[in-house]
This record gives sequence, structure tokens and C-alpha cells, in this order.
Amino acid sequence: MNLTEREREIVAMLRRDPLLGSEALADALGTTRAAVNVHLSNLGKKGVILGRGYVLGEGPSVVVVGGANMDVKARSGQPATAGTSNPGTTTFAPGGVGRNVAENLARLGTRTHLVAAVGADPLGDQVLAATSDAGVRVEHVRRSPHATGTYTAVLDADGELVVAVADMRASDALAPADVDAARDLVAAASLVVLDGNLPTETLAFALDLAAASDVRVVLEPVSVAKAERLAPLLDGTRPVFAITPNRDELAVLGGDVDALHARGVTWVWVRLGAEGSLLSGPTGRHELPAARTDEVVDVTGAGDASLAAFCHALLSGDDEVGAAAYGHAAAALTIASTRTVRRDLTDRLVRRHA
Ligand SMILES: Nc1ncnc2c1ncn2[C@@H]1O[C@H](COP(=O)(O)OP(=O)(O)O)[C@@H](O)[C@H]1O
Ligand SMILES: O=c1[nH]cc([C@@H]2O[C@H](COP(=O)(O)O)[C@@H](O)[C@H]2O)c(=O)[nH]1
Repeated sequence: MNLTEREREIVAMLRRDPLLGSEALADALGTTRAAVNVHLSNLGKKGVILGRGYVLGEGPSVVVVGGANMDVKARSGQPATAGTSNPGTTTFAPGGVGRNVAENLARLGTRTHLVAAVGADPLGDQVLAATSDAGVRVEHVRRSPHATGTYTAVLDADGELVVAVADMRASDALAPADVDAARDLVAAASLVVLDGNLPTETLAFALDLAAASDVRVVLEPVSVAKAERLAPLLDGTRPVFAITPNRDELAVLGGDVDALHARGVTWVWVRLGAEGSLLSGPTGRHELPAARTDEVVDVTGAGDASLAAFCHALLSGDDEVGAAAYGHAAAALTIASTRTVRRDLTDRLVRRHA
């Protein structure tokens, strides 16, 4: 669903207080009742408001198309030494960028559909069950003839990544037809999130499908190697609402923030690890510090949590800068946990931490 900024503000206010009348809405927004009535009528036509009393429909939805894995994370007990065996602890958790974003979104309370692939094997059963239990709609997660993807990471004693290997043949084989099967969901979505795990032709198909329905797209490059799949698609002909590279991925995608704006990207959100991030868009450049963290336990999934939280906050009516700050709070909470996605993540927890 494509809502104007004003409509999103009204929906966010009605979500907080469904009994608000048009006069109270007009006062709060600094506009006239007549203008509010036009917005309410349009929201009715778009199916967001159901009948009298401004009862909200199921709310905005997000379709995430991307990777799904089982993460294997080995953390060294002492500063890691290369070329030898390091005593430490290993944890398993469902992962994959697209899947992580979907799980975070669902836990925050946004209706979320995942388009992905797992193997017909026990790891696939676990990943699928955990994702569904978290509240993600998984009807479009298909079973692949390939094994469920794995991401095997070695973390240093301080929780920072030393090296990782991603084995993701099931996601590599996600085809345009898999996205096409979810075309009605894409057309009705408020946002589509795509990750760089997808093959280039599938990314192109999904971008074009979203553009045809005027649905905003957020792109997460995933890694330097996978950002290369995305680079040729950013040619200025396909609108991209936001992209979330780190410094190294930005270099592969075009060098700098302005180059990406020139190639059709409205918001460029550059991730800077412990230094926070830089958000660049129509309101200028905003440097955002990382939110406070008591302890870095495991950085895995921080970027995915912040992207999901950004989308959730936008759909709740926050502006982009506020949504990014909310994203940082979700990242800080994720870093303090061994899970790739925190099981106790809620909107309330993030708002308290923001
Ligand atoms: N060591 C850290 N200390 C505090 N915050 C961090 C740290 N690492 C990451 N973050 C937070 O998580 C966000 C995303 O992490 P980052 O490592 O930059 O991206 P990615 O996980 O996509 O590689 C950062 O913008 C920051 O808010
Ligand atoms: O090529 C890939 N590498 C890593 C991931 C996933 O990325 C997550 C960790 O990413 P980060 O810490 O950068 O947020 C893990 O869940 C892992 O499964 C992925 O989808 N594709």
C-alpha cells in the first residue's frame, strides 16, 4: 500500500488512539478538518480504514525476499589465534539476512511475509518452524532441492567477527518465478525488502514488480561479494527508496553517497559499526551515533535488526531520521545477545532503549 506522508501520520495517530475525531487530528497536525476529512476518505478508499469510527484494517505489511540460513557461531574464549584450534563456545540460531529482517519485523508487530528457500532437511524444518513461530508468514518459503543454507562465523573474544563462510545454494537458486508467486502480496505491501543473497535476475524482477505497484523498496547489500550483484541494477531507471551498505559495500556500489542518489536511491544509510551510521537523503546528511550498549556479546544480526526496526518505525509514522535512531536502539539490543534475532524483541523494548 502506498500512503502519503500525511496519511501515514494519521494512521500512526489512529493506531495510538482509534477514537480520535477529525477535529483532534486536525489540531494535532496543524491543519483543517476539511483537509483531514479528505485524507480519511482516501485512507478508506485504500482499505486502510474500515468504515465508520476509523477502525484500522490489518495495518501495513512488508514483503521480504531474501536469504534464510542456520547460523553457526563460534566465539573464541581468548583473543583468537589464526591457524590453530581456539577453545570457545558455539551457538546455533536461525539466520539469513532476509529471514532475520522478517523475524525482527514480525516481533516488532509489523505484518510480514517472507519469500525464501530452505532445504528439505532437518535444518530447514528448524529454520522454518522458528520463523513461523516468531509470527512471520511463511507460505512463500519454499523447499529447495539444495541443502538449507549455513553461515559459519568465528567471533573473537570481544564478540566481533573474525571471519565467516556463507554456503547458500538454496537462496542462490531463488528464481523470478518464486517472487512472481507472491505478486499479489507485493502489490498490496507498504514496503518490500530485498537482500543481496538473491541472483541478479531475481532482484531485477522483484524491483520491477514493486515499481509497477508503486511500492517502496529497501535494499540490503549483505556483503561486499554480494553487493556486486546489486551494482548493475542501480542504473537510475529503477527507483529505490533506501539502501543500507557498510563502507566497503558502498565502495562496490558506486563509491559514495552522491553517486547512489544520482542512480535513483532516495535514502542511503551507511552503516559504520560501533561509530553508528550516516543517513543521507532529501533532508540532508544526518550523522547518527550508535545507541548505548552495556556489553558486546555477538555483533551478528545488528545490521538486520536496525534495518527491520527502521522499516517498522517508518510504517508507524516516524520520519526517516527518527526511524534510523530507533534502528540503532534495536541494533544495540541485538549486540547484547547471542541470538541473531532477540526472542524478546518488542516495540516497547526498543522504544525504552531509544
Ligand atoms: N561494536 C558495536 N558497538 C555498538 N554498536 C554497534 C557495534 N557494531 C554495530 N553496532 C550498531 O549496529 C549497527 C549496524 O552494525 P554494522 O556492523 O555497522 O552493520 P552490519 O551488521 O550490517 O555489518 C550500527 O550502525 C550500530 O548502530
Ligand atoms: O552471504 C551472506 N552472509 C551472511 C548472511 C547472514 O547475515 C547474518 C549476519 O549478518 P550481520 O551480522 O552482518 O548483520 C547472518 O544471519 C547470516 O546468516 C547472509 O544472509 N548471506
